[in-house]
Amino acid sequence: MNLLALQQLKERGEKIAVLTSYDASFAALSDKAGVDVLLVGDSLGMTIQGHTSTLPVSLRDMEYHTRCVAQGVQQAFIVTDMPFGSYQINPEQAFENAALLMAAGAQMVKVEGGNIMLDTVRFLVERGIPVCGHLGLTPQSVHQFGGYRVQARDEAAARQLLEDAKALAAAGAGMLVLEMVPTALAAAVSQAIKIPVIGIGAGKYCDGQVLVLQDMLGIYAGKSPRFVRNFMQGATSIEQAISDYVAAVKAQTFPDTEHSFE
Ligand SMILES: Nc1nc(=O)c2c([nH]1)NC[C@@H]1CN(c3ccc(C(=O)N[C@@H](CCC(=O)O)C(=O)O)cc3)CN21
Ligand SMILES: CC(C)C(=O)C(=O)O
Ligand SMILES: [Mg+2]
Repeated sequence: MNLLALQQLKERGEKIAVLTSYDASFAALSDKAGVDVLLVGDSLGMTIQGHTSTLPVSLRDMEYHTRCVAQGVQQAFIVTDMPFGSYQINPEQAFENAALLMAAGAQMVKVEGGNIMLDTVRFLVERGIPVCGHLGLTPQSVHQFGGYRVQARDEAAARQLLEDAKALAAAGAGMLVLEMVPTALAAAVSQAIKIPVIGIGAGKYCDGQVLVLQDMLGIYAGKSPRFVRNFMQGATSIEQAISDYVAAVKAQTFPDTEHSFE
């Protein structure tokens, strides 16, 4: 899998299945089950490390888990989150740290934020590092938001998010994650830009879906968000649960309205 092939999936209307991955064993299993993109998410601060936010995750942690995942993968495209504090100062800081993640095996890095990230996205992409944007509920800003809550509910915020999405795409972002936003807004964003839009709690009209692995296996120690479906229910193995997830994303039977907002 590569960036060009992912953009072609969008053009053909085939949905993109994404799962988080943090180690070689699960990466190999997800890869075998047909997951298109593996996200080494900073959610590992919650699923692996047991924190209540993603803020304590370090660049070293992300490098380590990226190296683990890269060992297990044959087909899937590997995207790694840039952790809190590793890219917000300036484009130079972001490039230096993104380069370490790419050397560890990432094929694209993800940064949270709209307007404020445009110079950084341009700087990285011009220098050969593919960048994925992330808008809506950006968990590194949880303390700014006052909790993990649905974003862009009013019209002004929705308009701003649409503008941010267009600006990120124009700045060279190759993919965009939309987290916890109303279904209609996510649909409008997916239509407005050519790059694949991957939703989580963003309704069924995105170009693809992402879930946290531990959530969809029903083994997360904390409280999983409402937009999650437990794919172990009705499955007899982890590999089957993951291939059921891929099939449900491709068939657009996941997510349905109970996993979406508005
Ligand atoms: N295990 C896990 N799953 C995730 O989806 C996830 C992470 N970790 N870590 C990084 C972010 C944080 N995310 C979260 C975390 C919690 C809620 C949550 O508790 N949502 C509640 C509503 C809370 C509220 O309204 O304030 C829900 O029931 O969906 C949502 C998204 C999504 N990401
Ligand atoms: C939930 C996804 C989009 C993420 O950013 C993560 O796993 O850290
Ligand atoms: Mg993340």
